[in-house]
Amino acid sequence: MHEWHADELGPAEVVHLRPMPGMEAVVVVDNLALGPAIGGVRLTPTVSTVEVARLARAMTLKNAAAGLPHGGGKAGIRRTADLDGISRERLMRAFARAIAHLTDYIPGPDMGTDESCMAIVHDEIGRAVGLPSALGGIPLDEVGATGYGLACCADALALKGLLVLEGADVVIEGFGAVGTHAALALAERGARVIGVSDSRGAVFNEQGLDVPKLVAFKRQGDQVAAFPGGVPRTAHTVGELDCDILVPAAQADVFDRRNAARVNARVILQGANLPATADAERIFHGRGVLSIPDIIANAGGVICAAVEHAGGSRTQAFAAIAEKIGDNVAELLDRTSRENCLPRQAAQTMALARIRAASGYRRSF
Ligand SMILES: NC(=O)c1ccc[n+]([C@@H]2O[C@H](COP(=O)([O-])OP(=O)(O)OC[C@H]3O[C@@H](n4cnc5c(N)ncnc54)[C@H](O)[C@@H]3O)[C@@H](O)[C@H]2O)c1
Repeated sequence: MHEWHADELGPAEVVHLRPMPGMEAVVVVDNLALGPAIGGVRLTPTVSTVEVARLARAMTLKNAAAGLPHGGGKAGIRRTADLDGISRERLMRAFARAIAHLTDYIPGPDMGTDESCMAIVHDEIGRAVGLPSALGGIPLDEVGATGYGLACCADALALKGLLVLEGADVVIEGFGAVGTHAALALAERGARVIGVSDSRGAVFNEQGLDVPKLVAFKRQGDQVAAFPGGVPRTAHTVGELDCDILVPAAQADVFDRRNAARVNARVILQGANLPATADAERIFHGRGVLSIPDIIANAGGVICAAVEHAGGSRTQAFAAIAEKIGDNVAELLDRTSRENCLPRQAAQTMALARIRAASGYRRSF
């Protein structure tokens, strides 16, 4: 059970809404020093205010670290009654109307919502990112913005001599939008993806899996463990495979003080949000495992969203992802060695410096 306390950064606003009978929503606008808040809309049966507030703070730090002109926010939608007869379109229209007055919050897709949901929100209130391309948007999961950003992290580490991507062994935990695109982008760089898991199992091949075939297999609705090009194994052990790069791209808190010492990766690129607890990150650091924190590593999606919001193209979005993530990883490495601190501390210092600099230009009373 996580706790949440307000602090000097935020939240600026916590709004509880009842958009229609049987449906509750919460919007947390965390910090607006850098501009209007961008953050996803999570639609799950269990989403809580604390979860949304923690995610909104992560967006504040991620957006600042990426040098975007945006603060952080997040929304959660929960059904409180059986709404089976009610379409997702009706839910999203009700949600959109309920948040119309929160003009400092720009919604995007997150767990349980996608580009078609954002199209509906945009239709109602003229405000949303991660829109379908038919509306001039850049559908960030379809184009693989976050997975591409993770590969850009690997590029930056290779530039610093910390990795050789040709022939590097990669393990991907979670094979959804982020995991599939990270696997494709790393395989394009010559890496060997030796292990992949999803919620139902895992597949392993020490010679390297055929990633495009595995992605096509998964997209047909099959589980990765049934892929004929490797041997099946249980999902929870993939994080322990000996590899150069481990990409957790599933859920939060997968690594904690009980299992962090069993991770056998040289580098972890955090695709998921908060995949490791603070204890786990300390253990990684102590064992010389370099773990690039989520707020730097998985910023590709929100960088893409910010470029879309500013009217930019997909090509511009990918160029911005490569530049911002490349620069940030280089700065993170410098700070980590100069200040002898954990990568997460370095990343937070980078983000906070940008928020404080922007705060100096905001009106104060
Ligand atoms: N989509 C983005 O652009 C983006 C951006 C930043 C952060 N994230 C974070 O990355 C993570 C993945 O997001 P996504 O969009 O790829 O989601 P997704 O739903 O498309 O994919 C999640 C994948 O994880 C798998 N999974 C679930 N539980 C698992 C388990 N216990 N072991 C192994 N695999 C498991 C699922 O089967 C699925 O393949 C989430 O934490 C999300 O918040 C996503």
